[in-house]
Amino acid sequence: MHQVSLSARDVDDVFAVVDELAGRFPGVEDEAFLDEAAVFAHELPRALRSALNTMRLGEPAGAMLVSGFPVDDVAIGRTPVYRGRQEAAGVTRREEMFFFLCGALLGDAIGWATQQDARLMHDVLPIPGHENVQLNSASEMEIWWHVEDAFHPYRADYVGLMCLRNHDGVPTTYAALGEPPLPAETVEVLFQPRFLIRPDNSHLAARAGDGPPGGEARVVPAMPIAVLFGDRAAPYLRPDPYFMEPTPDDPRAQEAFALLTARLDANLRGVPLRPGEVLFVDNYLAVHGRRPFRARYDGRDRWLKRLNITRDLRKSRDARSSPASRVLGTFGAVDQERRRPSWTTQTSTGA
Ligand SMILES: NC(=[NH2+])NCCC[C@H](N)C(=O)O
Ligand SMILES: O=C(O)CCC(=O)C(=O)O
Ligand SMILES: [Fe+2]
Repeated sequence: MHQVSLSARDVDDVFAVVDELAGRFPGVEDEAFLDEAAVFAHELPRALRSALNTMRLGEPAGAMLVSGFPVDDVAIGRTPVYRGRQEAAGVTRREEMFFFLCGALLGDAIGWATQQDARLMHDVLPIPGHENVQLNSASEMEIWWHVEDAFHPYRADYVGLMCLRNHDGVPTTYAALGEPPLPAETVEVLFQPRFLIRPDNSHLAARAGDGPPGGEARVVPAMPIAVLFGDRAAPYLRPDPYFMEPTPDDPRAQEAFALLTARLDANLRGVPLRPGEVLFVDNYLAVHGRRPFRARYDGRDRWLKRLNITRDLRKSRDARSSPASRVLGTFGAVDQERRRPSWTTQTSTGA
């Protein structure tokens, strides 16, 4: 894992920046803050900017850990029982601003109209009634490793997770493909759209708010996608096994998928994030998830913040209302991808 740790001097410099911004802006969702976040980010310490730049440009690892930002467990208040409902406005403003500025050095934060009330800064915390569902608000259920929003062509390049509280040291998990390369025939099959994927429940439960999932779930047909893409010698990833399956009656696709999942299972590592730590997972190079735990619902629960970051805001212009808007509001791009020629046509000359 790529790592950078803030020195004592760095921490002072970071606080000088975030204290000033926290005095000027109500929070990271504020339009005026968003308009200039990429400018403010250049006031972070150079060692931190340099490490993020290396992560973006050189792709040295599937994940990067930024440590050393101090979090005051009392000052941040109780872990909310529902997302987006902190006890007092602004209790985590400095933490969120630091996290957001780090992210701004990798790209632009995006949100989804269908997730967490279209906020950019998501909460990751256990919600009563969600214990055993495949959502980040679950607890007793393992979050299966996945590429974030794998079903969507405008999914993030990076998923950022900032830990505010994690008293039980519950591990986030991540895995990259690693060495040795998968067999060339396997890679060839995985590069073809022979795998059916559905949107994960976090988008389907949108209209049901934070209540128990279900209810008004929109029925979205499964879509055929490739699970690997990019350079065949060092492929990018797009699997989310919980919400996908190889095309029925396609034993070669099944075999290749089994090899891929076995490799990622074997490489899966746990990272118990500590308060103040920020993990950026490269959503092309690595999958991530979370180990199961027992929720408390007493205000001391595990609490992370999450950001989705894209390197290219423009590519999703048809899903956003204006050039600077960061909320993806339509599933039009998914429909377009679904209308492509089917994999049988595309692969007539392939494996
Ligand atoms: N295999 C999965 N995709 N699990 C769901 C992951 C968490 C989901 N992205 C959420 O925001 O709640
Ligand atoms: O809880 C975690 O550590 C990760 C959850 C997750 O996969 C997500 O929020 O996207
Ligand atoms: Fe995730």
